[in-house]
Amino acid sequence: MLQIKEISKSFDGGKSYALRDVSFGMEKGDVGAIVGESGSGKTTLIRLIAGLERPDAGEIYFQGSLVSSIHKLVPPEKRKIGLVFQEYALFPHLRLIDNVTYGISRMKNKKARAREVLELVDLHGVEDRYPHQLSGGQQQRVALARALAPNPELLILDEPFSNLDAVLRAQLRNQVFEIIKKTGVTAIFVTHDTQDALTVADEILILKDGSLIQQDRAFKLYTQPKSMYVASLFGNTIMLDKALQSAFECPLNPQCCHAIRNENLTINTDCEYVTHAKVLKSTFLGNSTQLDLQLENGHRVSVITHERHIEDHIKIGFNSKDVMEFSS
Ligand SMILES: Nc1ncnc2c1ncn2[C@@H]1O[C@H](COP(=O)(O)OP(=O)(O)OP(=O)(O)O)[C@@H](O)[C@H]1O
Repeated sequence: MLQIKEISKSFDGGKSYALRDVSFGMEKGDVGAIVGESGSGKTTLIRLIAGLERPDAGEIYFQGSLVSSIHKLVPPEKRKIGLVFQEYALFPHLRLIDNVTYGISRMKNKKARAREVLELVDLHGVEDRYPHQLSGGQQQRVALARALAPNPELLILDEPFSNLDAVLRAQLRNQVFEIIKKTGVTAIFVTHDTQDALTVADEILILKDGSLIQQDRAFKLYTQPKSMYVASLFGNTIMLDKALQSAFECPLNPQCCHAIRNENLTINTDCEYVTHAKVLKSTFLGNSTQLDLQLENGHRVSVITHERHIEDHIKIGFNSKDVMEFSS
């Protein structure tokens, strides 16, 4: 339903590019996450999709029709796109019901529709309140209701949870994506938080310096990242350099780089590759313990374990299926 073809955007006449040659597609009903560090081009990409910017090169197709190119720009209000931003953007002087009906003023039964979407986001019965009478999480749900009211084909959420504390954030994230799945609307959300992306997205896109460096389903991205950069973005990794390969007696392809995730380095197990280690430090983390270890060759690594009783000298190991291989 959404096709992005070799989109580029520069803000300085081509000296540098906020986005360069980005291509991807999304199917109807998919939830996609755009992940990347600050300045990687996330906002630029969604502004291009929403029609708030014109690309310097490339094309965007929405439901089969060309909506953006260097020569054509279908305006945002004609794209059937709903937007939800980090800062809620509710009108403070309007009641919730009026905040929601604002964007559907020409719709028949707009009050009924507003009540319906407020109920969908679990805010039934508070229609007459003003935004300041709600918590941050509730305000974000109103913003979601307002974006859903006109029945958009695509919903874009830009860092929708970053104003909230960790517990509320996880709660609201799950709630919001349950609602999105229930409505079946295609959604793209921008996040710095890779956990958010892994938890709710069908498809994850990784931007780095304006380029799309990987697009995959969450599980594949986590287990088969294409680069060390992507691997470490999604969790702690241990680089299997030559010294570690020799400690574990596991020679790997010298043309490639290799790594394993911390959680796949386990203690006291019957793994394929094993070595001995001395425990230098043990840090209790609540549901687990972090062990800082020194291997026989002097190399240091950390392991997270759920074991409670740990000797001073232990065996650690991993299996070949957990080795991630990258060309660079
Ligand atoms: N209107 C603009 N004028 C000039 N440069 C811009 C403009 N918008 C974005 N840029 C530049 O384009 C690059 C990508 O910015 P963008 O805001 O898309 O990144 P981002 O990944 O969304 O970052 P953040 O997570 O910090 O919001 C940056 O170098 C930024 O400075």
